[in-house]
Amino acid sequence: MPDSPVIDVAGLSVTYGDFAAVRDLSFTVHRGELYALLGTNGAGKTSTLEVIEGHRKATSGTVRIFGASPQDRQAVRPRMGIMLQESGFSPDLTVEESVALIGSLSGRDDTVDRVLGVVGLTRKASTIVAQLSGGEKRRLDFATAVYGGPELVILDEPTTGLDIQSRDALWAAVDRLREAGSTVVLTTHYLEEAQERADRIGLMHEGRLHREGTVAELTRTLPSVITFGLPPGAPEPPTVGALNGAFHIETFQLQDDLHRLLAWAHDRGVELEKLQAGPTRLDDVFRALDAA
Ligand SMILES: Nc1ncnc2c1ncn2[C@@H]1O[C@H](COP(=O)(O)OP(=O)(O)OP(=O)(O)O)[C@@H](O)[C@H]1O
Repeated sequence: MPDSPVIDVAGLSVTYGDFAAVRDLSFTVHRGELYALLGTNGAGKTSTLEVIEGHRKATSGTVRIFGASPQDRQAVRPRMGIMLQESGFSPDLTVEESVALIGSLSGRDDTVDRVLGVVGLTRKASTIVAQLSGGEKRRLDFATAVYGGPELVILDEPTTGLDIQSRDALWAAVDRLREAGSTVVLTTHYLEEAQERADRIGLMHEGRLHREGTVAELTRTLPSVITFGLPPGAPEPPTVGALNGAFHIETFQLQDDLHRLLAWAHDRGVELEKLQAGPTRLDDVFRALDAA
């Protein structure tokens, strides 16, 4: 049997009144992939996820999850775990009651103890939701998404408000889900998280899928940058452009140009100051969006 996409979005538009928040959006997510849907504020990511989650109807276009309509709860819900940006837990339920409730609604098999262990909330099992810290609430949101190890996990800004230990724990849990074969869709404003983990990235801007590809594909079109300063009286460096008092080289051959610069400095006994060299980052691709 051919491996059909887990998520298939085709020509999706979402409008609010006469404002088009999502415009003719198409992308697919394949089994086992971690797909990061990134974008500027208001780009339409949450609106898109809401359609995928079955919480909002498309204005036009189609969305299929495991080949079914997102509105087909019976077909989709047991296979999809969702971590929303804001949860709707009842404040007077305890942590374990909340997980048990969402777990039973999911239709997946699991135990509350296991899930609380995964998200590090075991010691808070009897605490009511109203008394959780912001980060603990986020972990509770995550618990409901990973209950029963769903085949598809949607994570909408999962690490916002989490300390570094909680972030590491969350990504370790995501890694375990992926090892078990789960597909993950992620939105985040922490670009380094997407840069490190995403198999592919869809970059949304003003309702459209502006760019799509692996991190390498997205960054390849922008040059890498080398910056450095020179001590007073140093000779003229090899062909570079000067910027803000420091020297600034934009290059598509980072290794070659860096080698040439270092050899030049070494031959003349020049100590380069504040030398920095790095590949193009996703941040740069984002900054270039404004110029698009
Ligand atoms: N219920 C609504 N009614 C009217 N406009 C809305 C509604 N929900 C979202 N919008 C608008 O649609 C656009 C897309 O919003 P959406 O929340 O999908 O973007 P986003 O990419 O998730 O943004 P962010 O990164 O800021 O969370 C925004 O301009 C927003 O103001």
